[in-house]
Amino acid sequence: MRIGYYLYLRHRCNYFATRNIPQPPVTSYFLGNLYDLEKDGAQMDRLREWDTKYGKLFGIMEGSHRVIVTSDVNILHEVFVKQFPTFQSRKIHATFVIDQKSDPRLNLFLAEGKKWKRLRGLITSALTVKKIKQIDPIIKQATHELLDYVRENRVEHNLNIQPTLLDASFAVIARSILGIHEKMGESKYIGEVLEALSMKETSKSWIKSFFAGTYEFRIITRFLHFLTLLTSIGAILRLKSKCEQMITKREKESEEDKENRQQDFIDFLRESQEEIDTAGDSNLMLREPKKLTREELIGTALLFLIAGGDTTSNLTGFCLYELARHPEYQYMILQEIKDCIENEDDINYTSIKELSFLDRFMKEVSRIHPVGFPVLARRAVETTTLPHPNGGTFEIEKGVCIFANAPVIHMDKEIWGEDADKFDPDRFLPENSKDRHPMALLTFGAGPRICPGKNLAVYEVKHFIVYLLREFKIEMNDETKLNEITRTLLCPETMNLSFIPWNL
Ligand code: HEM
Repeated sequence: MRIGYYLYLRHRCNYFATRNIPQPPVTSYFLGNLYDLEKDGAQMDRLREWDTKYGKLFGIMEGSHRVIVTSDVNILHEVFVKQFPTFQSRKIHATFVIDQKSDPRLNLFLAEGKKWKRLRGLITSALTVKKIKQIDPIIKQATHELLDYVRENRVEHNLNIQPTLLDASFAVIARSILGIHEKMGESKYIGEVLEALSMKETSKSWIKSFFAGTYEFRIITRFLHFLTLLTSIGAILRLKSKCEQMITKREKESEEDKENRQQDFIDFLRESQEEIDTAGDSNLMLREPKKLTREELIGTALLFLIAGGDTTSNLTGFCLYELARHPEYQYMILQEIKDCIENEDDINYTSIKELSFLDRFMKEVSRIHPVGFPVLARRAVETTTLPHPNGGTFEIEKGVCIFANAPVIHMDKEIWGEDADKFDPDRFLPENSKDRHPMALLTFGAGPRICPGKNLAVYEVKHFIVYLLREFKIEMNDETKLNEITRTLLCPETMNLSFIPWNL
């Protein structure tokens, strides 16, 4: 039996070879290429290395998941946009044993099909610009707390700002989704979120390795899923229970209490149910519950906590790093702020949107540091064909995933020109971007599953930067080092910078 299983695993790892798709050598028949991919948090380097060696399209085995990695933007346009119904499903992390069609734990990020469509409609209407403007006081308060922290703690002109950025962005999301008003920096829940997101290398945990290597046997292994409680999933469940308590509290709240407090995303998510109710969409009424069920509301609150915290703080950290590297851009952004914003009361969603250089600067930062690249993938829900980079077409079998090699695409000279390595926000001037491929910049993904929190995230990051820049000049110092590492996302492990008050 052992020999039979060994032969099966060897055959599994041969999948791409039998289809003439190049593949890096596998280091373990059980985990495939996963160990090499995740090693030392250097996924970006590994993906670039493999693209140089094997070309724009190659296959890897992530445990038992068959994944085609590609930096070909035409293939990706086909997958993310044109053939969306066939590629509507996400590639889930090798460790998750979940049925993306029917598992009761599904949230917007994990769901597919009708369930995804319904959740997407309801959740998107809670994240509109109008709703973001309503939570502006929460963003302002967190930004002020961030500034107070920097004022008090910029010891000898050096501060590792990254943990504080995380505190600030977590404060925004926790206060606007759970109504929690913990003092910034003293959050009881942030540790849980970090643990939930830690996703250390799969090979470092036998439980994760076990599930990653046996995904195709999930009919059996899902009964052992309680074992994942011993991994970061335990933290997710603790957070979920907090979300549940919060929602119970809201259900019992009187109208008067509701009117006397700040409106937040839980209110908006519940309202969006009512909006759909009154919209009277007959199709929706016949087929599905018209509103988020209680379980879905809890799942969405949890998802926002996980998706909306360190995504934003990581991008802000990279922005501050690039500002310190390019002091000339600090002056340009400051000038723009002076031109558009007279005093603090003028800082709001509309005025920040007018800061066009800041917008170009942020896009360029996200090109060089693609925070969300690890989640840019889709799974085929049926067999189909795709255009091959060398001409002709090739078959993608049901269940195979396509992963967008954003670290390569974002630096591709064919897309960005010979100076692709240079940091230059002006490549995003309208006249320089008009003929650019729609899949060239994948910061927030693409197609119908693009990040629904994009507007909130962009506003928050710009808000933090505007406030910090109005008060401090940001400089590099002896401790400054770019420690880019990929965990669940690309993050700066530390961000040591000097914050010098302008009036010193
Ligand atoms: C700088 C901050 C952020 C970045 C870089 C980012 C990036 C991404 C990316 C790359 C995806 C995958 C898109 C795709 O597959 O095409 C995604 C999905 C998602 N993001 Fe964000 N995100 C950020 C902030 C947020 C925030 C603040 C929220 C919510 C409050 C959020 C909620 C979500 C959700 C719910 C999805 C899943 C959407 C679906 O599957 O339909 N994100 N994000």
